[in-house]
Amino acid sequence: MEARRIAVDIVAGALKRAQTLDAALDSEHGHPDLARLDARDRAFVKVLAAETLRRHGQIDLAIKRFLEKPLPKSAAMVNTILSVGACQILFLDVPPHAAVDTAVSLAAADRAGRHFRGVVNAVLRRIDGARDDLRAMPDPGRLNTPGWLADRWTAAYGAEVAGAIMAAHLEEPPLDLTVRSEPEVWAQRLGGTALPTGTVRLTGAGDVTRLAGFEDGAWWVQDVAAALPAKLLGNVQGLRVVDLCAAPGGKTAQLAAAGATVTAVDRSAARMKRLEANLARLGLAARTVVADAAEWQPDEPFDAVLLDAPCAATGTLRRHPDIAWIRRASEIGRLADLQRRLLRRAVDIVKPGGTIVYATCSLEPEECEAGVDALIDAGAPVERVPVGAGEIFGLDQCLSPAGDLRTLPAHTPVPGRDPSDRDPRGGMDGFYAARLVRT
Ligand SMILES: C[S@@+](CC[C@H](N)C(=O)[O-])C[C@H]1O[C@@H](n2cnc3c(N)ncnc32)[C@H](O)[C@@H]1O
Repeated sequence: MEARRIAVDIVAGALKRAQTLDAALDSEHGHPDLARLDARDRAFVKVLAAETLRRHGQIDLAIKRFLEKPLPKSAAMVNTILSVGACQILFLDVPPHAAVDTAVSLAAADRAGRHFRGVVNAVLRRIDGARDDLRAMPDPGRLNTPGWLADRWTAAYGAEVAGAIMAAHLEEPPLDLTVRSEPEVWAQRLGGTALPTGTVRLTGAGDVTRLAGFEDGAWWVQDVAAALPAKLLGNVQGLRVVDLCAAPGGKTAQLAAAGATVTAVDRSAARMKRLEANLARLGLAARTVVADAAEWQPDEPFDAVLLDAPCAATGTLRRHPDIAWIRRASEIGRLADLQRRLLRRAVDIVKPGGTIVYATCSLEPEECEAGVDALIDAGAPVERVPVGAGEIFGLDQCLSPAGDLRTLPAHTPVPGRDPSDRDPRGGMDGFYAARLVRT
């Protein structure tokens, strides 16, 4: 019951107080009771909270179908107890009696909830009775997506691709690793697959810190799509490269491992500490600077800039289903303004002839090509250098008409697949990257 109580707290934190799953599950600063659980229960909390949020729309409909009248505001926690209970019955194959009994006990332990024990029992039993029907609701991708995001993606990508994106969000993502070398060898050792891009993909891997190669710094966790933008800088051996907005350092590690002399800039001192710890585990080095990258002035310009800007992160909903319910439409414009300021700074601090790669993990055009187009239209001294399919391992489905990188959650990291051609081994974060050269 303790694991379920914590999962209820975490789901309520995301839905009512905009607290991210990452923050709640953080081993140092996350939910205070997590540390008391054993590893198996901690893993259960994580799956349960993530799946409840991934299926939030569908679960909500199921509860509403059987709740005779809405619960009073004072019993808000009962709704979350019902959601977490329904998730176990509908999507996690937990024995229904275990899900129902623990939900009733959680309601009984809540001051406002104890009057609703009977309601919790009745609603969850009826959900169990209608399980097959509820699981088979048509268009689950759309049901589990906030309307404003579905509308945005339909406007940006068309109904068919937007539908494929929303369907992809329902699949539990694999674990992707960027390896220092020998992807085939590591894939075999870890029981995974080496993707054409060199990423090693694992399913059902469990605790990453227990996998072979973690202690030795042989690899780091990085979605296959997140590994592509740094590669667009080409051969960086011996170049002075600045990674603006660098923490927790996945791309800094790529650049350092490729032989660049890297300066990593990030505004957050706490996140920079994580970057430093990650680089130390990997045996890699970078100069670190805690500063606002939009204001920071280096002593001399760089050969290349990687700007992986803060964004709405709507390309990462497979891994962060909480983000769908935490984000607000009004944030996109504010983030786009910041991204444009950061982009202008990137232009200022690169040498003539130097390359800038601008990246976000967003699906929103304002945070992607619109910002780059605006920079060019405003007469900034840059030219777009289209990405060739060969540079991204033949993944030509991941190129926009302008030659920018545009990966989608529904893409399969195998050349020649389009987003409607779903492959169960597929999926990648939605990343955008444009390459510019300073004139
Ligand atoms: C998308 S994350 C970067 C991920 C990182 N590049 C990686 O590959 O691991 C964005 C980062 O931007 C940082 N950030 C946000 N605003 C910033 C600013 N004005 N200047 C510098 N860093 C900023 C955040 O602290 C966060 O670490």
